[in-house]
Amino acid sequence: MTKSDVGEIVQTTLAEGFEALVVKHQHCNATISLYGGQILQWHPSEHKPVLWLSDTAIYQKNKGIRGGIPVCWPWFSGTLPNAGAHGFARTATWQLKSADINSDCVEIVLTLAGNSENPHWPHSYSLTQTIILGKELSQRIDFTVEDETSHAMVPLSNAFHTYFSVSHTDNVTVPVLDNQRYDCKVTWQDGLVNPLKNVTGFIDRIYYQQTAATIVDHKWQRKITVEPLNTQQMVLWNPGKEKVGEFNDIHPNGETEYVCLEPANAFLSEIEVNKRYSIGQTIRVTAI
Ligand SMILES: O=P(O)(O)OC[C@H]1O[C@@H](O)[C@H](O)[C@@H](O)[C@@H]1O
Repeated sequence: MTKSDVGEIVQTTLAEGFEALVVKHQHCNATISLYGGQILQWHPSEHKPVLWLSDTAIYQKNKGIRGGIPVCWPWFSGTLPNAGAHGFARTATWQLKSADINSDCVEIVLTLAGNSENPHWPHSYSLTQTIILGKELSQRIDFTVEDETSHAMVPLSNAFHTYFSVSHTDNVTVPVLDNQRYDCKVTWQDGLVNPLKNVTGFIDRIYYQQTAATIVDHKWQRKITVEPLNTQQMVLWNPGKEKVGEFNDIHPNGETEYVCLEPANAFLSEIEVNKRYSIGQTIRVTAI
């Protein structure tokens, strides 16, 4: 599809005919699914793969792909009553607008637009997702919404539901979240403050973290830093062995191999129609 001295981008087909882009570049390899507009893998040359993708992920319409970076938009979790989890962007097919290579990175632009087709969120929308993959991963979604019923404000929540690959959840800390305030979706208690010794077990927490957070993997001797753009919280999620049985698309022991650290606007807020908003994240890996 696109080829140069430093790499190539090839179009491929995943199960169920989902189209994807396979990136081979001097600084990284990566896979991006157009279904969900979802980065499935990013593997910078000097490190192990950064994203976790389930071996038993289900590639099926109306089902989110378990792993990589699902885009939760225009709502996150169950914030929109009766609408199901995490919005429709992760189960919609995005359009490829452009794919370019230079010596530093590849830049892929995807778009998603629609017109009030979802009864739970009956608004028009236009999203442009810019994905830059090189030594770093940077992802930004610029979007606008419109409303045919002439409302000036529209409800929205969102998240980048990133699955980070780790040696084992026992070996992982996220120091900036240690003893920080969070709302717990396991016990449904708000405003808790607790140590975070590792990320093993059933964890579902909304931290009020608006700036960068670093995952430290003490066995793989690496740090993964997530720098958010325009998000108010970071969600930390893992089903643990307590809950993993509820998921038919996580391979055996898979829950010990990842942690989800998700820059999010986790609560519905009203956004203005016809105004451009941007959300995003940059991910960097360093050896320790
Ligand atoms: O199974 P899904 O829809 O991908 O959601 C997985 C998890 O996603 C997390 O972000 C939520 O906080 C959890 O409550 C949820 O279980």
